[in-house]
Amino acid sequence: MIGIMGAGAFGTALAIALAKTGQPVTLWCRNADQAQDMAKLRFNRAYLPDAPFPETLEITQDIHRITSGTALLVAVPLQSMRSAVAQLGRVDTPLVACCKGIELTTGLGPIRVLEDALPGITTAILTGPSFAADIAIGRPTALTLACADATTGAALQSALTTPTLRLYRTTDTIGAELGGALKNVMAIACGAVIGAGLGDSARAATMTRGFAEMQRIGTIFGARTDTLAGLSGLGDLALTCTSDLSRNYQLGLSLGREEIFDPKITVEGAATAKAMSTIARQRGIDLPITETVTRLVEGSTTIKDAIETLMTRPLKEE
Ligand SMILES: NC(=O)C1=CN([C@@H]2O[C@H](COP(=O)(O)OP(=O)(O)OC[C@H]3O[C@@H](n4cnc5c(N)ncnc54)[C@H](OP(=O)(O)O)[C@@H]3O)[C@@H](O)[C@H]2O)C=CC1
Ligand SMILES: O=C(CO)COP(=O)(O)O
Repeated sequence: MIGIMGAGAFGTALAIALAKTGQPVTLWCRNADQAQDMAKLRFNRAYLPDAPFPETLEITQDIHRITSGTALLVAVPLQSMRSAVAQLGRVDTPLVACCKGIELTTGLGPIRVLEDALPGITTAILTGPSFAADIAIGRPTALTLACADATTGAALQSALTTPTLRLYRTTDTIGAELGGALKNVMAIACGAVIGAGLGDSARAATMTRGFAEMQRIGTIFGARTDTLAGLSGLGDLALTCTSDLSRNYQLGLSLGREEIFDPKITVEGAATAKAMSTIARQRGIDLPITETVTRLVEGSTTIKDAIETLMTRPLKEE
C-alpha cells in the first residue's frame, strides 16, 4: 500500500496514477466533507474534477492508515508541511516529500523540514516538471526521486514508477530541493515579464539569469550541477516559466499586469523568494532576480522600477 497525505491537486494526481497500476493506494484528506464527497463521487470535485478514481484508490480520514506500507507521499504545500506531518505520530515507512519550496521560518527545504519534524525517519523527495492534470490523465511525465540512501532511493524509484510516470533517481537531495524551490521564484519573475508586456526575449533572459542564480546558490549549498541541469532544476524551470498552467507563472502575470491574485491559490514561489532573499542577504549572495520577486510580491517595488534596477546593474562577465 502507498499512502498519500494531502488531497489537493498533486496528491490526488499521484494517487490516481499509482492506483491505475492496480496496487492499493490510500489518500488521506483532512476535510470531512471533501473526503465524503470524493468517496461518493469517485473523483476530486474540488481540485481535479476530470480524473476518475481507479478501484484500488481508497479515501480515508484516519491518519493512522497511511503511516505504514511501501511509502508515504506528503503532498501538502511546504509552508504547511511541518504542522501536517506533526499529526502522524509513529511512522514505519519512508516519507517522500512531494512539494517544492523553502520554509520561511527556518530556511529549510522539504526533506530537512520532514527530518526536523520527525527525527529518525527515512526521507526522499519527488520533484520535477509535471502538472497534476497531466499526471492524473496518464500523459507521459518524468520526475526526479532524490534520496540520500541509494538503496532506499532505488526501492522507491521502482515502487513509484508507472507506465506513464517515469522516475530518475539521485542521491543529491540538496540539488533536487533547491531546483524545485527556486524554479518557482523564476516562474513568478517570467510571468511578471510577460504580464508587463516585455516580450519573449526578456523572458528568455530572465530564465537564463534565473538559472544562473540557481547554480550560484546550488554551488554554495553543495548541490550537484547535473542535478540542477536535470528534471528537478532546468526541466521544471522550462515548464513553469513558459506555461500558463503554472500557478507561480500566473501570479507573475498578475503582478506584471498590476491585477489582484486570489490569495487562496497555492503559490510556493512567493514565500520561497522571501526565505531565499533572507538567506542571501545573511550570507552575502547576489540573487537579483530572487530579490526582485520578493519585492514585487511584498509590493515594495513596481515592475517599471524593478526592470530599471535589473538593467542598470554593473556590467559583468557572464
Ligand atoms: N499541482 C501541481 O501541478 C503540482 C504541485 N506540486 C507541488 O505539490 C505541493 C502541493 O501542491 P498542490 O497539491 O498543487 O496544492 P493544492 O492547493 O492543490 O492542495 C493542497 C492540499 O494540501 C492540503 N493541506 C494544506 N495544509 C494542510 C495541512 N496543514 N494539513 C493537511 N493538509 C493540508 C489542502 O487541504 P484543504 O483543501 O483542506 O485546504 C489540499 O488538500 C506544492 O508544493 C506544489 O508545488 C508539484 C508538482 C505539480
Ligand atoms: O510544480 C509544478 C510543475 O512542475 C506546478 O507548478 P505551479 O505550482 O506553479 O502550478
